[in-house]
Amino acid sequence: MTLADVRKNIDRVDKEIKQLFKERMVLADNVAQVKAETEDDIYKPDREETIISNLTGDVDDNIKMEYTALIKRIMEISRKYQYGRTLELRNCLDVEYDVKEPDIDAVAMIKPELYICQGCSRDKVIAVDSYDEVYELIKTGKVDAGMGILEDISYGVSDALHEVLTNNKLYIYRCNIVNENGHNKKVVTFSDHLIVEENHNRLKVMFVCKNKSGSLSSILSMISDYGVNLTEIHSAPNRQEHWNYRFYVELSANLLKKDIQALVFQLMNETEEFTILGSYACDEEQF
Ligand SMILES: O=C(O)C(=O)C[C@]1(C(=O)O)C=C[C@@H](O)C=C1
Repeated sequence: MTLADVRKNIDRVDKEIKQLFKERMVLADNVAQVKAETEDDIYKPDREETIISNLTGDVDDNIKMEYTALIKRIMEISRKYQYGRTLELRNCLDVEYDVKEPDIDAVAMIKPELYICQGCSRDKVIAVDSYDEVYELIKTGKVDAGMGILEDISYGVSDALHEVLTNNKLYIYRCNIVNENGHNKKVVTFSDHLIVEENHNRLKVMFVCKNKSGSLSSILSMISDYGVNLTEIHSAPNRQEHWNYRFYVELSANLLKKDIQALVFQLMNETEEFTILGSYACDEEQF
């Protein structure tokens, strides 16, 4: 048998798989419609386990792992499709956002970082000792926004600022690079409202994975299935719960887009915890 012969057979089998795949997606659509009516969860891990064990029992060991991976993948794709269809049927994502930045009369920041406020006049700035105080000033309406260094190219990310944003529902709406003595720093502006504008090309989120093998990789492959590029990822321990890690991720995405809303909807439903941490525009040349 020649390679050309084998390829002919592969093409034939692929056509059959394509036909069956299309049929399965119609069924996924049917499931989505029923679940939208009954407000049932899309992700059913128990049902997936049953399908996998029913199908893999009689498969030869030399291809069992590969076949299991294929079945899992088919169900991941089925879920992705269902999240998109469900959003279309419901016509909204349960996330509130404003479409315009606030007017800034006053901004708070911590004293050691005062120098980053290059553009603002000093009488607008309130300097405090901690990010918790920055949050208090925002919450009580004494300032419109806070500013801080989220990342320093030489020293890494600021866990403290990530934590304050996550724990207090604060949202980044601007991100600039500030250069100080040759050190590039990512400086963010944040407020207590999520703001999403047409020109935003970054979405920052935090999630906690379910505690089982493969859960991080399935979230990452889910993100890539939406054609979204991951521009930054790091993890940090959750100080409120031991041995529980938060993943902070920056995506090249805009929440006004339907497929990005479907991704967020899927992440909300398939992670242990999920929070949006901001939406902003970044100058691709600078980063
Ligand atoms: O059976 C369901 O409830 C479905 O949604 C279908 C399906 C599948 O594609 O087989 C998809 C998602 C669930 O996690 C389980 C199974």
